[in-house]
Amino acid sequence: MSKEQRVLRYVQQNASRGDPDSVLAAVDKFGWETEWAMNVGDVKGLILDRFVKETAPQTMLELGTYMGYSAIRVVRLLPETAKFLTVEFNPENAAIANEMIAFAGLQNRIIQITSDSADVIPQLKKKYDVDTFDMVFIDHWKDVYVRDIKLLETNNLLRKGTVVVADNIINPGAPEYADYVRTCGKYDSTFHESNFEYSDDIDGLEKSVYRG
Ligand SMILES: Cn1cnc(CNC(=O)c2cc(-c3ccc(F)cc3)cc(O)c2O)c1
Ligand SMILES: [Mg+2]
Repeated sequence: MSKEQRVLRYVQQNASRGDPDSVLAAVDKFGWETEWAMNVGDVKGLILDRFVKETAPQTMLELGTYMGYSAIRVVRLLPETAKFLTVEFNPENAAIANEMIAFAGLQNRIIQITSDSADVIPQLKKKYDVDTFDMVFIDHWKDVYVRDIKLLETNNLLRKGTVVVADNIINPGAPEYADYVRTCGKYDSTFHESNFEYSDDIDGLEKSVYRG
């Protein structure tokens, strides 16, 4: 059984079906007490919550579903009318996420796409009926953060004020991305220091507002 399957089993045996907060609490408890996993987690998650509440996005994209933790974390704060798309490259992770999201009762609120983000981003307007995103959360492979934010720009998926949040700026690090958003002149970017998931190590989120 994979680690991700062990996390899903723990959630199914310890959380309440249809209760997103109990699902998040179970994943976090498992992450702290049993097995570390690369969810954004409860400490950085509180900062993400604040950004989501401040932005109140109607249309949002996540790159890097993993087990669905951050999708559940975000969508639990959005109105039923909001549109949330999440992209995961790894089909095993996507399958776990699908069950985790269903257990949380949010399967009708989240559109899961299992594909390489580089292939999906150019299709979002036509195939997924997207105009522009109000918010984006980037948490997939660190070495493609820059490729993908540039793809979002060139596919006209960002608008003046779009809030782009990126995980793991310190650990494992996304230095090329941090440098890009801070110096390219297209974003007002701020770093929010925090802790690495289920650890006392340092990490942080970058919040970059597109100038349009
Ligand atoms: C397979 N896969 C599905 N999603 C992804 C993209 N996410 C990451 O790679 C990722 C990695 C780490 C991390 C791992 C080992 C380590 F020693 C230090 C940091 C932390 C994170 O928060 C991440 O988001 C990969
Ligand atoms: Mg991460």
